[in-house]
Amino acid sequence: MPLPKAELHLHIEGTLEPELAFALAERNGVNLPYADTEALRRAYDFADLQSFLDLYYALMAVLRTEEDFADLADAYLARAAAQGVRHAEIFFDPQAHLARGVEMGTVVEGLWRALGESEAKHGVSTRLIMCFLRDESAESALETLVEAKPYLHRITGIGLDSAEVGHPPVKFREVYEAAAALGLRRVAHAGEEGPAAYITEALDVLGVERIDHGLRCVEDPALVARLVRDRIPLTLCPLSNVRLRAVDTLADHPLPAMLDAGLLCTVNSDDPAYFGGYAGDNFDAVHAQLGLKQEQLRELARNSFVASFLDDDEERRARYLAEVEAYVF
Ligand code: HPA
Ligand SMILES: [Zn+2]
Repeated sequence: MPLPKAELHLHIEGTLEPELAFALAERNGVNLPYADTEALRRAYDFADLQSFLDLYYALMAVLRTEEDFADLADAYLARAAAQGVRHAEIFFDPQAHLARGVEMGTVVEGLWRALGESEAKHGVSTRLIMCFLRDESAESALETLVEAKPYLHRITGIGLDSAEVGHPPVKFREVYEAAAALGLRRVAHAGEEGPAAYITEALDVLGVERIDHGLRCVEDPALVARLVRDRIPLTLCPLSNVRLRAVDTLADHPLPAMLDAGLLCTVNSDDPAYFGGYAGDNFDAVHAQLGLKQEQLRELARNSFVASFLDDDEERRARYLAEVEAYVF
Protein backbone atom coordinates (compact mmCIF):
# COMPACT_ATOMS: atom_id res chain seq x y z
CA MET A 1 0.00 0.00 0.00
CA PRO A 2 1.45 3.40 -0.95
CA LEU A 3 1.95 6.28 1.49
CA PRO A 4 -1.29 8.34 1.71
CA LYS A 5 -0.86 11.84 0.29
CA ALA A 6 -2.65 14.87 -1.15
CA GLU A 7 -1.79 16.18 -4.59
CA LEU A 8 -1.93 19.99 -4.66
CA HIS A 9 -0.21 20.84 -7.94
CA LEU A 10 -1.74 18.99 -10.85
CA HIS A 11 -2.88 20.39 -14.20
CA ILE A 12 -5.66 18.13 -15.42
CA GLU A 13 -4.73 18.89 -19.05
CA GLY A 14 -1.24 17.64 -18.20
CA THR A 15 -2.62 14.19 -17.41
CA LEU A 16 -3.51 13.54 -21.06
CA GLU A 17 -1.62 10.33 -21.85
CA PRO A 18 -0.79 9.68 -25.53
CA GLU A 19 -3.15 6.69 -25.65
CA LEU A 20 -6.11 8.78 -24.47
CA ALA A 21 -5.08 11.66 -26.75
CA PHE A 22 -5.31 9.33 -29.77
CA ALA A 23 -8.59 7.80 -28.58
CA LEU A 24 -10.19 11.25 -28.12
CA ALA A 25 -8.75 12.45 -31.46
CA GLU A 26 -10.49 9.56 -33.19
CA ARG A 27 -13.77 10.08 -31.31
CA ASN A 28 -13.80 13.78 -32.27
CA GLY A 29 -12.38 13.53 -35.79
CA VAL A 30 -9.30 15.57 -34.83
CA ASN A 31 -6.11 14.97 -36.78
CA LEU A 32 -2.97 14.73 -34.62
CA PRO A 33 0.32 15.45 -36.39
CA TYR A 34 1.98 12.30 -34.96
CA ALA A 35 2.02 8.83 -36.52
CA ASP A 36 1.36 7.00 -33.25
CA THR A 37 1.69 7.16 -29.46
CA GLU A 38 5.41 6.37 -29.63
CA ALA A 39 6.05 9.24 -32.03
CA LEU A 40 4.10 11.53 -29.69
CA ARG A 41 6.08 10.39 -26.65
CA ARG A 42 9.30 11.10 -28.51
CA ALA A 43 8.16 14.75 -28.79
CA TYR A 44 8.29 15.01 -24.97
CA ASP A 45 11.90 16.19 -25.03
CA PHE A 46 11.63 19.69 -23.60
CA ALA A 47 14.24 22.44 -23.46
CA ASP A 48 12.27 24.68 -21.11
CA LEU A 49 8.79 25.63 -19.92
CA GLN A 50 7.78 27.24 -23.23
CA SER A 51 8.68 24.22 -25.37
CA PHE A 52 6.50 22.09 -23.10
CA LEU A 53 3.63 24.59 -23.13
CA ASP A 54 3.58 24.63 -26.96
CA LEU A 55 2.86 20.89 -27.06
CA TYR A 56 0.57 21.00 -24.01
CA TYR A 57 -1.73 23.58 -25.65
CA ALA A 58 -1.60 21.88 -29.09
CA LEU A 59 -2.73 18.51 -27.71
CA MET A 60 -5.73 20.08 -25.98
CA ALA A 61 -7.37 20.14 -29.43
CA VAL A 62 -8.67 16.62 -28.72
CA LEU A 63 -10.70 17.83 -25.68
CA ARG A 64 -14.10 18.94 -26.99
CA THR A 65 -17.06 17.50 -25.05
CA GLU A 66 -18.12 17.04 -21.43
CA GLU A 67 -17.44 13.34 -21.90
CA ASP A 68 -13.84 14.09 -22.94
CA PHE A 69 -13.17 16.14 -19.80
CA ALA A 70 -14.87 13.48 -17.65
CA ASP A 71 -12.77 10.70 -19.21
CA LEU A 72 -9.59 12.75 -18.72
CA ALA A 73 -10.29 13.42 -15.05
CA ASP A 74 -11.47 9.87 -14.32
CA ALA A 75 -8.29 8.41 -15.82
CA TYR A 76 -6.19 10.73 -13.65
CA LEU A 77 -8.12 9.91 -10.48
CA ALA A 78 -7.74 6.17 -11.06
CA ARG A 79 -3.96 6.53 -11.50
CA ALA A 80 -3.63 8.89 -8.56
CA ALA A 81 -5.60 6.57 -6.26
CA ALA A 82 -3.31 3.67 -7.20
CA GLN A 83 -0.35 5.78 -6.03
CA GLY A 84 -1.83 6.65 -2.63
CA VAL A 85 -3.43 10.03 -3.45
CA ARG A 86 -6.37 10.47 -1.04
CA HIS A 87 -7.15 14.10 -1.90
CA ALA A 88 -6.49 16.04 -5.13
CA GLU A 89 -6.72 19.79 -5.74
CA ILE A 90 -6.91 19.96 -9.50
CA PHE A 91 -5.98 22.88 -11.76
CA PHE A 92 -7.69 23.55 -15.06
CA ASP A 93 -6.98 26.18 -17.73
CA PRO A 94 -10.34 27.49 -19.02
CA GLN A 95 -8.85 30.14 -21.32
CA ALA A 96 -7.09 27.46 -23.34
CA HIS A 97 -10.48 25.86 -23.99
CA LEU A 98 -12.59 29.01 -24.41
CA ALA A 99 -10.12 30.15 -27.10
CA ARG A 100 -10.94 26.96 -29.05
CA GLY A 101 -14.69 27.49 -28.80
CA VAL A 102 -15.22 25.04 -25.91
CA GLU A 103 -17.53 26.60 -23.32
CA MET A 104 -16.84 27.03 -19.62
CA GLY A 105 -19.83 24.82 -18.78
CA THR A 106 -18.51 21.98 -20.94
CA VAL A 107 -15.18 22.07 -19.12
CA VAL A 108 -16.44 22.46 -15.55
CA GLU A 109 -19.43 20.12 -15.77
CA GLY A 110 -17.36 17.57 -17.68
CA LEU A 111 -14.64 17.58 -15.02
CA TRP A 112 -17.31 17.48 -12.34
CA ARG A 113 -18.83 14.28 -13.73
CA ALA A 114 -15.59 12.56 -12.69
CA LEU A 115 -14.86 14.62 -9.57
CA GLY A 116 -18.37 14.22 -8.23
CA GLU A 117 -18.10 10.42 -8.20
CA SER A 118 -14.41 10.27 -7.29
CA GLU A 119 -14.84 9.59 -3.61
CA ALA A 120 -17.21 6.69 -4.14
CA LYS A 121 -15.34 5.28 -7.13
CA HIS A 122 -11.67 5.97 -6.31
CA GLY A 123 -11.62 6.97 -2.63
CA VAL A 124 -10.16 10.37 -3.59
CA SER A 125 -11.70 13.64 -2.37
CA THR A 126 -11.23 16.60 -4.72
CA ARG A 127 -11.22 20.36 -5.14
CA LEU A 128 -11.10 22.35 -8.38
CA ILE A 129 -8.80 25.36 -8.92
CA MET A 130 -9.28 27.57 -11.97
CA CYS A 131 -6.01 28.93 -13.37
CA PHE A 132 -5.50 32.07 -15.43
CA LEU A 133 -2.90 32.07 -18.20
CA ARG A 134 -0.37 34.72 -17.23
CA ASP A 135 0.74 35.26 -20.85
CA GLU A 136 -2.82 36.36 -21.65
CA SER A 137 -4.04 39.81 -20.66
CA ALA A 138 -5.39 40.87 -17.26
CA GLU A 139 -8.68 41.74 -19.02
CA SER A 140 -8.96 38.20 -20.34
CA ALA A 141 -8.48 36.86 -16.80
CA LEU A 142 -11.25 39.14 -15.53
CA GLU A 143 -13.58 38.03 -18.35
CA THR A 144 -12.82 34.42 -17.50
CA LEU A 145 -13.76 35.00 -13.86
CA VAL A 146 -17.09 36.48 -15.03
CA GLU A 147 -17.68 33.44 -17.31
CA ALA A 148 -17.04 31.18 -14.32
CA LYS A 149 -19.65 32.84 -12.08
CA PRO A 150 -22.41 30.27 -12.80
CA TYR A 151 -19.98 27.49 -11.79
CA LEU A 152 -18.39 28.91 -8.65
CA HIS A 153 -20.16 26.31 -6.49
CA ARG A 154 -17.79 23.82 -8.15
CA ILE A 155 -14.63 25.93 -7.84
CA THR A 156 -12.61 26.33 -4.63
CA GLY A 157 -9.90 28.70 -5.78
CA ILE A 158 -7.90 30.41 -8.47
CA GLY A 159 -4.34 29.99 -9.68
CA LEU A 160 -1.92 31.49 -12.18
CA ASP A 161 0.08 29.43 -14.66
CA SER A 162 1.70 29.31 -18.14
CA ALA A 163 4.79 31.30 -19.25
CA GLU A 164 6.14 33.00 -16.13
CA VAL A 165 9.05 35.25 -17.10
CA GLY A 166 7.90 38.74 -18.13
CA HIS A 167 4.43 38.21 -16.60
CA PRO A 168 4.83 39.23 -12.95
CA PRO A 169 2.07 38.60 -10.41
CA VAL A 170 1.19 42.32 -10.16
CA LYS A 171 -0.34 42.10 -13.65
CA PHE A 172 -3.22 40.13 -12.06
CA ARG A 173 -3.85 42.25 -8.96
CA GLU A 174 -7.39 43.16 -9.98
CA VAL A 175 -8.64 39.66 -10.78
CA TYR A 176 -7.15 38.29 -7.54
CA GLU A 177 -8.94 41.03 -5.58
CA ALA A 178 -12.20 40.19 -7.36
CA ALA A 179 -11.74 36.47 -6.68
CA ALA A 180 -11.01 37.11 -3.00
CA ALA A 181 -14.21 39.15 -2.76
CA LEU A 182 -16.06 36.12 -4.18
CA GLY A 183 -14.63 33.93 -1.41
CA LEU A 184 -12.21 32.02 -3.63
CA ARG A 185 -8.91 30.66 -2.28
CA ARG A 186 -5.78 31.97 -4.00
CA VAL A 187 -2.60 30.27 -5.21
CA ALA A 188 -0.12 31.16 -7.98
CA HIS A 189 2.83 29.63 -9.79
CA ALA A 190 5.91 31.65 -8.87
CA GLY A 191 9.64 31.04 -8.83
CA GLU A 192 9.64 28.14 -11.31
CA GLU A 193 11.48 29.94 -14.13
CA GLY A 194 10.75 33.41 -12.74
CA PRO A 195 12.81 35.09 -10.00
CA ALA A 196 12.33 34.90 -6.23
CA ALA A 197 10.89 38.43 -6.38
CA TYR A 198 7.80 36.99 -8.12
CA ILE A 199 7.19 34.83 -5.02
CA THR A 200 7.32 37.87 -2.75
CA GLU A 201 5.02 39.76 -5.12
CA ALA A 202 2.51 36.89 -5.27
CA LEU A 203 2.31 36.96 -1.47
CA ASP A 204 2.21 40.75 -1.07
CA VAL A 205 0.10 41.77 -4.07
CA LEU A 206 -2.09 38.74 -4.84
CA GLY A 207 -2.52 37.51 -1.26
CA VAL A 208 -1.85 33.90 -2.19
CA GLU A 209 -1.98 31.21 0.49
CA ARG A 210 0.31 28.74 -1.28
CA ILE A 211 3.09 29.09 -3.82
CA ASP A 212 3.14 26.65 -6.74
CA HIS A 213 6.76 25.56 -7.34
CA GLY A 214 8.51 28.35 -5.41
CA LEU A 215 11.78 26.61 -6.20
CA ARG A 216 13.79 29.81 -6.63
CA CYS A 217 12.99 31.07 -3.12
CA VAL A 218 16.33 29.51 -2.16
CA GLU A 219 18.04 32.47 -3.89
CA ASP A 220 16.61 34.88 -1.29
CA PRO A 221 17.39 33.99 2.36
CA ALA A 222 15.07 36.69 3.73
CA LEU A 223 12.21 35.23 1.67
CA VAL A 224 13.00 31.72 2.92
CA ALA A 225 12.86 33.02 6.50
CA ARG A 226 9.48 34.60 5.79
CA LEU A 227 8.06 31.43 4.16
CA VAL A 228 9.22 29.39 7.16
CA ARG A 229 7.86 31.88 9.70
CA ASP A 230 4.46 32.22 8.01
CA ARG A 231 4.20 28.49 7.17
CA ILE A 232 3.52 29.24 3.50
CA PRO A 233 3.28 25.92 1.64
CA LEU A 234 5.29 25.30 -1.52
CA THR A 235 3.94 22.79 -4.03
CA LEU A 236 7.17 21.42 -5.49
CA CYS A 237 7.27 19.16 -8.56
CA PRO A 238 10.66 17.41 -8.71
CA LEU A 239 10.25 15.36 -11.91
CA SER A 240 8.78 18.40 -13.67
CA ASN A 241 11.81 20.46 -12.63
CA VAL A 242 14.12 17.90 -14.22
CA ARG A 243 12.14 17.61 -17.47
CA LEU A 244 11.81 21.40 -17.86
CA ARG A 245 15.47 21.89 -16.89
CA ALA A 246 14.84 23.99 -13.78
CA VAL A 247 17.48 21.69 -12.25
CA ASP A 248 20.15 19.71 -14.11
CA THR A 249 19.42 16.36 -12.48
CA LEU A 250 17.18 15.22 -9.64
CA ALA A 251 20.30 14.85 -7.47
CA ASP A 252 20.74 18.65 -7.78
CA HIS A 253 17.24 19.42 -6.52
CA PRO A 254 17.20 21.67 -3.41
CA LEU A 255 14.31 19.77 -1.75
CA PRO A 256 16.46 18.22 1.03
CA ALA A 257 17.95 21.61 1.89
CA MET A 258 14.50 23.20 1.75
CA LEU A 259 13.13 20.64 4.22
CA ASP A 260 16.15 21.18 6.48
CA ALA A 261 15.48 24.93 6.36
CA GLY A 262 12.01 24.27 7.78
CA LEU A 263 10.03 25.11 4.64
CA LEU A 264 6.56 23.58 4.34
CA CYS A 265 7.33 21.58 1.19
CA THR A 266 4.97 19.27 -0.66
CA VAL A 267 5.75 16.96 -3.59
CA ASN A 268 3.45 16.85 -6.62
CA SER A 269 3.42 15.77 -10.26
CA ASP A 270 2.45 18.97 -12.19
CA ASP A 271 1.83 17.40 -15.65
CA PRO A 272 2.40 13.69 -15.05
CA ALA A 273 1.67 12.48 -18.60
CA TYR A 274 4.49 14.70 -19.86
CA PHE A 275 7.02 14.64 -17.04
CA GLY A 276 7.47 10.94 -16.40
CA GLY A 277 5.42 10.25 -13.33
CA TYR A 278 2.43 10.65 -11.04
CA ALA A 279 2.50 11.69 -7.37
CA GLY A 280 3.79 8.37 -6.05
CA ASP A 281 6.47 8.27 -8.76
CA ASN A 282 7.68 11.69 -7.55
CA PHE A 283 7.84 10.39 -3.96
CA ASP A 284 9.73 7.28 -5.14
CA ALA A 285 12.17 9.44 -7.12
CA VAL A 286 13.04 11.78 -4.24
CA HIS A 287 13.55 8.71 -2.04
CA ALA A 288 15.74 6.84 -4.53
CA GLN A 289 17.65 9.69 -6.16
CA LEU A 290 17.64 12.48 -3.57
CA GLY A 291 18.18 10.23 -0.61
CA LEU A 292 15.17 11.40 1.39
CA LYS A 293 14.57 9.15 4.37
CA GLN A 294 11.25 7.44 5.08
CA GLU A 295 10.46 9.90 7.88
CA GLN A 296 11.05 12.78 5.45
CA LEU A 297 8.59 11.17 3.04
CA ARG A 298 6.11 11.02 5.93
CA GLU A 299 6.78 14.72 6.60
CA LEU A 300 6.03 15.50 2.93
CA ALA A 301 2.79 13.50 3.11
CA ARG A 302 1.78 15.22 6.36
CA ASN A 303 2.57 18.62 4.82
CA SER A 304 0.36 17.86 1.82
CA PHE A 305 -2.74 17.53 4.01
CA VAL A 306 -1.76 20.48 6.21
CA ALA A 307 -1.35 22.63 3.08
CA SER A 308 -4.59 21.44 1.45
CA PHE A 309 -7.82 23.43 1.28
CA LEU A 310 -9.57 20.96 3.56
CA ASP A 311 -10.33 23.78 6.02
CA ASP A 312 -14.03 23.19 5.35
CA ASP A 313 -13.69 19.54 6.39
CA GLU A 314 -11.30 19.33 9.34
CA GLU A 315 -12.65 15.93 10.31
CA ARG A 316 -11.53 14.52 6.99
CA ARG A 317 -8.13 16.23 7.24
CA ALA A 318 -7.62 14.69 10.69
CA ARG A 319 -8.53 11.26 9.29
CA TYR A 320 -6.01 11.59 6.46
CA LEU A 321 -3.32 12.84 8.84
CA ALA A 322 -3.94 9.84 11.11
CA GLU A 323 -3.47 7.56 8.08
CA VAL A 324 -0.11 9.23 7.42
CA GLU A 325 1.07 8.75 11.02
CA ALA A 326 -0.07 5.13 11.07
CA TYR A 327 1.58 4.26 7.75
CA VAL A 328 4.18 1.49 7.94
CA PHE A 329 6.85 1.70 5.22
O1 HPA B 1 4.66 23.63 -14.92
C1 HPA B 1 3.92 24.53 -15.37
N1 HPA B 1 4.27 25.81 -15.24
C2 HPA B 1 3.52 26.80 -15.73
N2 HPA B 1 2.40 26.59 -16.38
C3 HPA B 1 1.98 25.34 -16.54
N3 HPA B 1 0.88 24.86 -17.16
C4 HPA B 1 0.91 23.54 -17.05
N4 HPA B 1 2.03 23.16 -16.40
C5 HPA B 1 2.72 24.28 -16.07
ZN1 LIG C 1 2.26 23.74 -12.68
